[in-house]
This record gives sequence, C-alpha cells and structure tokens, in this order.
Amino acid sequence: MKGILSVQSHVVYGHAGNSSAVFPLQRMGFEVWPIHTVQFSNHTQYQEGWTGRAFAAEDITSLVSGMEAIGQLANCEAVLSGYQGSAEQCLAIEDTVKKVKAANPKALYVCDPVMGAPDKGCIVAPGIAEHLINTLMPMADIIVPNQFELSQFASMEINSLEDAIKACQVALNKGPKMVLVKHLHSVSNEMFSMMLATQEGCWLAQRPHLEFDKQPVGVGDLISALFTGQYLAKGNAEAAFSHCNDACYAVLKETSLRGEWELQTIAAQNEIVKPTELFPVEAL
Ligand SMILES: Nc1ncnc2c1ncn2[C@@H]1O[C@H](COP(=O)(O)OP(=O)(O)O)[C@@H](O)[C@H]1O
Ligand SMILES: Cc1ncc(COP(=O)(O)O)c(C=O)c1O
Ligand SMILES: [Mg+2]
Repeated sequence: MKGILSVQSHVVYGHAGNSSAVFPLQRMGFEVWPIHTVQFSNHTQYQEGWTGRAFAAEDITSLVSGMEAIGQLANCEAVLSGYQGSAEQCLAIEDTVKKVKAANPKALYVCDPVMGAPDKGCIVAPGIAEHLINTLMPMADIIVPNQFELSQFASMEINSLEDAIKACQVALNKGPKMVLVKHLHSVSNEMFSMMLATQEGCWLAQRPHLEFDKQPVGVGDLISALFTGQYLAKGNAEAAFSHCNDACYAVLKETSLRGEWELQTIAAQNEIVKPTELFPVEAL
C-alpha cells in the first residue's frame, strides 16, 4: 500500500502541522503515515502559551527503521516535512529522505521550511533555520516557503513580484525543482497571491482576501499538504497549484464564516476534494 510519510508537529486541540495536513490528504484519498516531531496542547500562537514537548530525534530514526524492516519504505511516494521540534530532528529528516529515496528513487521530498516568525508569534527552536537553509531545502524536490522563508533561503529581500521571481530562480539553482511561495505580500491588496516556479515557468494564483480578527495558523501546512497530494495525483504542477489555491480558499472561507480561529478542514472537507469556487492561475 503506497503512502505519504508526513513528519510534522501534532497538536491536541486545533489544526497545525500534521493536525492540519493529515486529514486533507486522507480526504483526497491518500494513505498518510504521520510521524510527530512534537506533541503540543495547541499551536504556539496562543497568547496563553502551550504545553507538551518535542520528541527525541532518535524517535524519528527508529520509527523509520521499523517501516524499513517491514519493507514499506519502497511504497513511500513522498516525504513531507514541516514544523520541527529541534535541530537534531532536521538531521533525522535528512537521514529519512536518503533512506526513502534509496528504497524508492521516484519518491518526492517536499519541504515546508517552518522557520518561525517572531512577529507572527510562530516559535521554533534554535538551529532549525540553519539546517533548513543549508541542508533540507537544497535536497528537497519541492519547497513550500512563505515569503520570509524564501528570502532567507535566497539571501535577498523581496519587495515586489520581480524580486519574488528572482528569489525563486536563486532557490531553483540551489537544488529544488519547484518552489511554491504561499503568500506574496507585495502583489495586491484586494487579492491574495501565491506563486509557483519551476524550470518550465512561473505562475501566479490569486484568491479574494478574507478578513480575520486573528490570522489563522496552520494554513501553510494545509497548502503544502494540498499541493503534495494534488501533484502526486495529477502529475501536473500547474493543475496541482490551481486546485491547491481553490481548496485552500474554501477552507479559509468556511473558517471565516464560522468566526473561528482554527482551520475548518472538517467542515470544508467536500471542498478540499472538489472546490466549487475556482480562481485564475496566470502564467508569468
Ligand atoms: N484568502 C486569504 N485571505 C486572507 N488571508 C489568507 C488568505 N489565504 C491565506 N491567508 C493567510 O496567509 C497566511 C499563510 O501564508 P504565510 O504566512 O505566507 O505562510 P505560513 O502559514 O506558512 O506562515 C495565513 O496567515 C493565512 O491566514
Ligand atoms: C505547532 C505548530 N506547528 C506548525 C506551525 C506552522 O504553521 P503555519 O502553517 O501557519 O506556518 C505552527 C505555527 O505557529 C505551530 O505552532
Ligand atoms: Mg508555515
């Protein structure tokens, strides 16, 4: 049985990390093999804080060895990594990707480089950004950074669409074959823009801007999961990008209509598979 190995955070309450990614992938018909990097009561952007802890890096290695022993790494179609709990876990992910690719050379490595953004309140342990920039992002087939993470990887500021295209070119020259930028802050105020860059070209996807009292968290993790699943299903980056944009909008719209902070992936589950509101994707 084929599946996707998803190595991310787990939250007891709400939706971030695997708690944002696993259900949408399952709802799209994929077997998901989650490995949790941390187990927290809730995501790290609650002002009241959170409880729980990171698992040991050896836990990842040992769980992957167990999967290897039962002969299942050859069935792994993709490794998806997201929020990490320690710098050591980044080494365990590197090891995991190498093992999976040795067992299945066609397997994809999709890296959502969650680096933390103190201004947004996203808190990540020290040393992780360095490992992402120097090791995990260069070895990934697909990276799914937000604008800040892309500018860190490309070592340049991004203040315009032209800058974003240039930064994606820098990123593509460092190893990945595809870059999906989850939100371009400087493109439009009315529309919310995402960009996809591959060796073949660049695309801009737009969707209406929704108002929130507090910006939802785990949206990046949802986007990475939607794109991974759709790319595996369709084998076409532009089509996967378009579906990902529409499905993400549907989940956010449901979240906004219900006045919730946590993503409404369950309420919007049908829309994840077949979004009803479709938005344009433009080749740049
Ligand atoms: N249509 C939309 N309207 C308003 N905000 C949106 C929309 N789509 C996504 N967002 C917001 O964009 C953010 C996700 O993008 P970004 O910050 O770039 O990535 P990440 O979540 O990985 O940090 C989330 O805060 C999410 O609420
Ligand atoms: C536990 C946890 N996982 C994952 C994330 C990443 O969330 P996002 O998809 O918004 O980047 C966060 C952000 O705060 C988090 O606290
Ligand atoms: Mg993120």
